[in-house]
Amino acid sequence: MARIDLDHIRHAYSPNPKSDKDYALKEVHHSWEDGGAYALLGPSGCGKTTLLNIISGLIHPSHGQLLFDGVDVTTLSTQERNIAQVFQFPVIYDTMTVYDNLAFPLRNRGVPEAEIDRKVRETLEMIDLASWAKKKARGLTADQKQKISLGRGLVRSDVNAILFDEPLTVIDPHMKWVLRSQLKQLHQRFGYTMVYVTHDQTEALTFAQKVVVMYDGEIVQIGTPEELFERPKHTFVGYFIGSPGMNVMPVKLSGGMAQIGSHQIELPSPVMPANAKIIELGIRPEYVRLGRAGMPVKIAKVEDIGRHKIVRTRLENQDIAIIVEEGGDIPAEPHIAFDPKGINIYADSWRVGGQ
Ligand SMILES: Nc1ncnc2c1ncn2[C@@H]1O[C@H](COP(=O)(O)OP(=O)(O)OP(=O)(O)O)[C@@H](O)[C@H]1O
Repeated sequence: MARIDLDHIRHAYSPNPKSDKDYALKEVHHSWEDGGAYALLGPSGCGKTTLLNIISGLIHPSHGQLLFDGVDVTTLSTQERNIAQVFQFPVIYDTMTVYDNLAFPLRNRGVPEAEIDRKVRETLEMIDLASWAKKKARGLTADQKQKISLGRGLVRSDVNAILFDEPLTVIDPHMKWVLRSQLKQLHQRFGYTMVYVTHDQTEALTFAQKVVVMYDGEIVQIGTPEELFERPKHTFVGYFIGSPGMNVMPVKLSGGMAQIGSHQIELPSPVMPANAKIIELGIRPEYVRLGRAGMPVKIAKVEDIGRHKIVRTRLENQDIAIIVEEGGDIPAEPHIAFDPKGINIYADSWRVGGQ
């Protein structure tokens, strides 16, 4: 497996890009660790597939270099890069048996039959298709076929990386959960370098050690699930991760205080961003306390979703969502207070100050 360096990579699909908006992928400059499990997460059209295809060699970037373990592979073909790929829809040979589908990539590389047999059986167990080994792939259901595709990605241990492009789209919800957990276990056991594209935050947060959040052709944050939750670097990360997402509201700052409408809130550490057009305060619904002291709010809606409630409130002109744990009280004259450890300040959408 390999470390992946993305060295000042940019990509435009049009031949003569002039400004930033002509680039599907704005500048990406990062190192991804050997043996890391990365999820590329973001909304449709943000550039996830473009970035994955640059890593796999299906696209050659307009600018920059791609290195595997320090070796420049930017102009190499997909085959020369020695990677395994699993796509959204099954890529298998219908006329071959399940066993032969998995053995195929190994036979192609001249792996000895005894080794092939060991790897194929191990992979069949992993994807829970051992009893189907001798069946032709043609007769299988869509999710069994996709499991074979996953198996073909996992059967080779000599690859530089395994790339997954929304591989669980056709899998039924329960099996999705099972396969995701299995992929995670496999990663822990064998230390594959994995890059996994998804627009589903649950999928990204349960699979990856590091989640790469993309927005409008840019990587806005790379972090552990905890970092993305606690310290979103960009307001988009705040909105996109979490359910509901972070509350973001315009504020005025002065002398260590933030003013929201007619209310003053003390900041945990004073910040004073220079030259920002828009200053905002972000706080997750989990860090807003509902009680009898603090800023008075009106309750717009209460959504009971089992273990907790989402209480939608209005603070003057501002919508604020709050998570109230099971058994939590909703007072007749509700007030809110912000837990200082959940307060983040943003200047033109980027987080400023603090740890
Ligand atoms: N072959 C292409 N030619 C021109 N523009 C393209 C091409 N492929 C993608 N794009 C554009 O590049 C941008 C990024 O697309 P990309 O497919 O990488 O996003 P994505 O995050 O993977 O989206 P999705 O989740 O919908 O697959 C989009 O604006 C898209 O319209």
